[in-house]
Amino acid sequence: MIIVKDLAKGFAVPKSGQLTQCKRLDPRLQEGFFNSVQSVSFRVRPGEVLGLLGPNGAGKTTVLRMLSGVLSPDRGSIEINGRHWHQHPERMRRQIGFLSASTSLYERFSVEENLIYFGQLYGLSRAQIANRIHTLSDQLELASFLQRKVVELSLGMKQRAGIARAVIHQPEVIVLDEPTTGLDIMSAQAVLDFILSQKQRNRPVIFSTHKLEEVSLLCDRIAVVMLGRCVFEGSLTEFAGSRDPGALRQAFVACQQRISRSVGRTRGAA
Ligand SMILES: Nc1ncnc2c1ncn2[C@@H]1O[C@H](COP(=O)(O)OP(=O)(O)OP(=O)(O)O)[C@@H](O)[C@H]1O
Repeated sequence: MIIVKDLAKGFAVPKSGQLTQCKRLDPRLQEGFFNSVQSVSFRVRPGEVLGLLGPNGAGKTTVLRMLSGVLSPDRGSIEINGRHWHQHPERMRRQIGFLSASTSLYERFSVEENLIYFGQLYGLSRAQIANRIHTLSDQLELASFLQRKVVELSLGMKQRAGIARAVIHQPEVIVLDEPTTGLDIMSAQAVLDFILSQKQRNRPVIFSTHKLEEVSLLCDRIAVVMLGRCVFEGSLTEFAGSRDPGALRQAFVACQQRISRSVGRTRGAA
């Protein structure tokens, strides 16, 4: 079980001469500081797929980067299977497989060389690495470009290789940031099948996406983040009355309008 409680993260930003005007557009902005994530909480059970939804700039990537240990939270806690992130950072890092937007591959290495390198970093033996490459190559359809340098690959190939890199060590938790963005139908399908296969292995998967068809297809539950706050956590039916992508779209738009209105009202009162 993953328990994320009240996460918050801010960044220092250059001071703006037009703070009032900028704050009107995004209330997270203070003088010289931007509260990217203000309060995000959710739970993910074993074998559950949680979709992290929200408009551009809502704070999804920042949340995923905190979950994977790339960023440390300013406040809040992350607990995985009864252990707190900050108490066992090294162990937690090994338990999480994180695909970021950059895929984190070495461009001058071939896909296979990357996988061997990252496998070695995680302390896997040669035989274990060869085994994992074989399995992942099947699951993510890497065989045709395993020997090619990453710099030569298409976006979809890089993305699939990036996922293989993220899970080479068989992490217990999989965290994917917009894993199908920019992929063609077959590449996206390979990624979706991979997520489903993790679910069948009872591994929790958390992924951010803007694609409601994917949410409908894959997610058991969703957490909706707007302006750095979790405004909904629950099942798709609780959110939209059904799993239908059209119903999800309507519920999402209504939710965003409600939040925008309430921010407007708060500002009016201030
Ligand atoms: N290092 C940083 N310094 C300053 N601001 C940052 C930093 N990282 C993120 N932000 C800001 O935090 C907010 C949330 O960014 P984040 O990337 O988490 O959003 P997102 O929900 O993933 O958006 P998208 O759907 O567009 O990928 C944005 O306004 C972004 O500009």
